[in-house]
Amino acid sequence: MPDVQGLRLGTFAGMPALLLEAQGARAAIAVHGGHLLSWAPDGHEDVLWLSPALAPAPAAIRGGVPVIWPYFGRQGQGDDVPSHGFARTVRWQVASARRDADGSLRLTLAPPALDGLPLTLRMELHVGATLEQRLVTTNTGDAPVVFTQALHSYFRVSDVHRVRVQGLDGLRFLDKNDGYAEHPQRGDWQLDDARDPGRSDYIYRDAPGRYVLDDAGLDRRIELVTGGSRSLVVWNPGEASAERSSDMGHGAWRGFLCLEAANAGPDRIALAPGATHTLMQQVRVLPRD
Ligand SMILES: O=P(O)(O)OC[C@H]1O[C@H](O)[C@H](O)[C@@H](O)[C@@H]1O
Repeated sequence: MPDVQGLRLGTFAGMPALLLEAQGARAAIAVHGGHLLSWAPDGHEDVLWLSPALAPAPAAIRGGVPVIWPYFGRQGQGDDVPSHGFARTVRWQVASARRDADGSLRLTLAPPALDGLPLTLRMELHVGATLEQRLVTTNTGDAPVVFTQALHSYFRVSDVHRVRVQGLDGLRFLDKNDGYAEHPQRGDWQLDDARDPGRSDYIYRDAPGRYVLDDAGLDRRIELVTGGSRSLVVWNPGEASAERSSDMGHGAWRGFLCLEAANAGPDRIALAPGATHTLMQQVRVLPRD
């Protein structure tokens, strides 16, 4: 563990974690899954939601920012592989850490290599009043490799029925609950879509890379800016599915909305030998006007 001011090992929600105290924000990262558990800019409640009913390791952590890699769901895989890839259920290592002159913290973490997979991954995190997270994938083999991925952020909201997502109007989305049929988005995203009330599992195509989650109940807006991604997944399971889940907690599904910076569905990355791809997200809390 590098000796850096504002960085120490401890526990968060009962899990071994790196605890960060940067200028402008506090954060926690689980070594299990390289999983950002918490990011709370000064003056704000945690921006991320973490389940009150977490399943014990080595299960994937429900909440925070799961790293979905090297495939989204089981895209392009057989039925016998873990959903969303292996990165979120293995122990990661800290490769480097430093404190910038402005007091923000920069960390690089990586999962172990997987036998037979000619891809490597590292995650770069920059923690301060703005959060920046990058997934950097390199093809170490001698043939092109196709992969999919996501930063599967669970944003904490006052009540998922009362928030809106701006930046999607006019886009087209693939609806997983409708056999991936394509539909147009009209206006802001809201949970109570007349066609599919009370749940959302949409892959927005050709997404522009800037979205605002407007939450009157918490009196804040969360701005998400993405790069290296042409898809945004907007997911909330809705009541029926959430209440069947063993790791969400009764009623807790109302307290989050996932906005996932992704390469998924038709947006696959074909990486040439030796080439590198970076998926990036930046998150800021904005006041409401
Ligand atoms: O339960 P998990 O494996 O963590 O997946 C949680 C969710 O991830 C994404 O949002 C997918 O689009 C959903 O279909 C899936 O249910």
